Amino acid sequence: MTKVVIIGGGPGGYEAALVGNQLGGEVTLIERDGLGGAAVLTDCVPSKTLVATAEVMVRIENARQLGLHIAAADVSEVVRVDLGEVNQRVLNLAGAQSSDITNRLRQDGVEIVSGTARLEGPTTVVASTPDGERTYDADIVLLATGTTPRELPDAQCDGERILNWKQVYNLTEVPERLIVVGSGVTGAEFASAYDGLGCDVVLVSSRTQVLPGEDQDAAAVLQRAFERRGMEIMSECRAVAARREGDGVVVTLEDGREVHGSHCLMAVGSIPNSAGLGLESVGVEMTPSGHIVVDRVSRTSVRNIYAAGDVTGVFALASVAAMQGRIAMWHSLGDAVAPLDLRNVSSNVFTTPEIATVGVTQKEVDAGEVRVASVLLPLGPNARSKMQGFTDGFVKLFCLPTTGIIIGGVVVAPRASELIHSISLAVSQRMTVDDFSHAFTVYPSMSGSVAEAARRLHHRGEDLLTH
Ligand SMILES: Cc1cc2nc3c(=O)[nH]c(=O)nc-3n(C[C@H](O)[C@H](O)[C@H](O)COP(=O)(O)OP(=O)(O)OC[C@H]3O[C@@H](n4cnc5c(N)ncnc54)[C@H](O)[C@@H]3O)c2cc1C
Ligand SMILES: NC(=O)c1ccc[n+]([C@@H]2O[C@H](COP(=O)([O-])OP(=O)(O)OC[C@H]3O[C@@H](n4cnc5c(N)ncnc54)[C@H](O)[C@@H]3O)[C@@H](O)[C@H]2O)c1
Repeated sequence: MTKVVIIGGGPGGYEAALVGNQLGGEVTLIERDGLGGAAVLTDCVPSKTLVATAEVMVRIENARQLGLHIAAADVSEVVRVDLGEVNQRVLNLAGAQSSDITNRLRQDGVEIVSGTARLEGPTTVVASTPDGERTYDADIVLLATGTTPRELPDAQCDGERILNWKQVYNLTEVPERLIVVGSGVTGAEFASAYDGLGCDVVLVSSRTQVLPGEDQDAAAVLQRAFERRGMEIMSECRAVAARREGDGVVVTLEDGREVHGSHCLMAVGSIPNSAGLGLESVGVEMTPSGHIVVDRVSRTSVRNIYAAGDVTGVFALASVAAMQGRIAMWHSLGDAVAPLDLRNVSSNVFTTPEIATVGVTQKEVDAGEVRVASVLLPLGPNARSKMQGFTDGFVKLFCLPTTGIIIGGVVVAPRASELIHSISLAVSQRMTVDDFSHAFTVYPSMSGSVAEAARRLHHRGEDLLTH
């Protein structure tokens, strides 16, 4: 039997364990914190559970436009957010999800080891466990150790008022004034969620616009929505320090200004968990940032060692981590395998409104990397949008100018995460705009606008962008 040792039990590790076991490998998974990894215990699952509560608050607030009267000037006077209870629910849900994954792996016969692992050679893994050190021989090793929040040297998180995104679930009361440092996906999602929960939010953004890595038309819509809701966005500002002062925090900006708040959330990116794994000693190549270099079938520079997930720096998404992990097993255990194809990846920013994307990006188009015809269709005129009192948002589609094959799209809308699926399917199946727009959509529905966007590309001209 092929012995497979997996280090890290997040989506990269546990999905690989399932496939490794299915293909007849003898799989051992070593995890230090809990199955599901950071994705389930501290990052993806908890943040989306918090967002679910915040969304309800925003809907209640917006109910006035629909003719529902709330007998108070401010929603917080009639709906009290018990953040302690909200966070307990978040943690319970994460814990339950982790248990489900643990049970599933155990049922499948995967050996689960609680401990911190390192390589002592290309085929030797040592785990420090509560019962001492244990050594495992491995024919195949998969490294799926994820990342850790980056900290600024002068803004050390204390878990009480200066927090990283893993520590916010200790809060029992909604912060009075939360300073969110960093307007990437993590910063934007938490800023949106806490704003929804009735917190006064200041967003310190190092760029001119929030979400610098996302579609800029979408980011502009979100920035306007944030500002309309009263969020203070400090653009082109970098934080250099954060300190406790009395019952609050003070964040110092690069230009010397100080921002005062009750709490501060640092969302300034992550660093890979590659130190202390013994990678240098076995010759696993890393980038200067410490990410493990892999090819499209998850191979590292050492023949029997594979890597998956955020530690590779390929695309920090749970879905990509899981796919890289599965690919590693398919490849190493001799099953049919297609290399990782990032063109088909769909992702979503869970803000209000949501921003979902798939395939080719506006950045690639603007850089001249791909020639497209495209359309941007605002959702304001959509009948369902009007009924729901939703005014922001759009559907953007990219297709090849000659064939009309759909190669990407962006949706900014409530539940964009669900609406993007039809575009995702079109991209993966290389569907044309005509094929796509000939399918029925429900009336009235937001998906009607997705089909309409495709219809508008029937007479496409290259680089046509209709606003
Ligand atoms: C706030 C936030 C929200 C996110 N939301 C989403 C989302 O909505 N959708 C989405 O697709 N992605 C989301 N992501 C990204 C997603 O969480 C990551 O892409 C995903 O966690 C990567 O999985 P992984 O398996 O690489 O690593 P992880 O989930 O980080 O798991 C790695 C595990 O390895 C363990 N480990 C590390 N070193 C060792 C060692 N030496 N020995 C034993 N164990 C070790 C760690 O303890 C950890 O449990 C979010 C990220 C953040 C920060
Ligand atoms: N919904 C999701 O799928 C989801 C949610 C969260 C994160 N993620 C994944 O995690 C990845 C990382 O996202 P992230 O937002 O954690 O990190 P990031 O590195 O993308 O963003 C961090 C931001 O902080 C800014 N920054 C850094 N130092 C700063 C300073 N001193 N002052 C002010 N701003 C500063 C950076 O310019 C950057 O815009 C994303 O690319 C995404 O793939 C996904």
